[in-house]
Amino acid sequence: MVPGLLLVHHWLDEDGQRRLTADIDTAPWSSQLRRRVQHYGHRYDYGSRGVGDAPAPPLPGWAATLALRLHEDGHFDRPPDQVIVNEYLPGQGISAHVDHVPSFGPVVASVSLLSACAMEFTHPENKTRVPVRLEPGSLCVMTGPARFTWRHAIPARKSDLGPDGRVPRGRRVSVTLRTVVQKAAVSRACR
Ligand SMILES: O=C(O)CCC(=O)C(=O)O
Ligand SMILES: [Fe+2]
Repeated sequence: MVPGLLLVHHWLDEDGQRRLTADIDTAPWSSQLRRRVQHYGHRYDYGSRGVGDAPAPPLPGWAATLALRLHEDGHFDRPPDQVIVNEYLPGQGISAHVDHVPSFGPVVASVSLLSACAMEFTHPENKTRVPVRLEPGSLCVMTGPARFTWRHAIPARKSDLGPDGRVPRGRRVSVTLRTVVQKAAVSRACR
């Protein structure tokens, strides 16, 4: 068990998954990173590791709808205002990390689409490793230790261990919603 990790199966039904995937696939993708990525709201800059000062453009309708539902469901105390979409082809993953603490708030929520994968949580000190299977339509919410202490990763491989043996991965798309920590709040907290 990873404290602060909540997994909600079937958070989006099949029709909701289909519509969300279509909205995402009709938007232009950035190809500057190894995986294809889309950013909405504040753009996270991987070079300076921050979100910059420019005002954020509003979220597109589909992302605002997800953000509102997450707020109304009680996962966020205000609707999240930053969204990152990641695409993983079979064999691709994301290395172990904690989402940038100075930039993003205490809740990170991801919706999985199209294909399941195993996300791996690792405790940085005792190295406990917890694999968590993310099915299409599921919602993964990280708060507390799951958000701030444990690392999460998706191992770069072409199949995962499922309930009945190894399951080949297909194309997976995830939508991650976060709140941006306002600069003024960061500098007050650091004083
Ligand atoms: O693809 C996912 O489910 C997780 C993505 C992630 O960890 C991130 O963008 O920080
Ligand atoms: Fe992350």
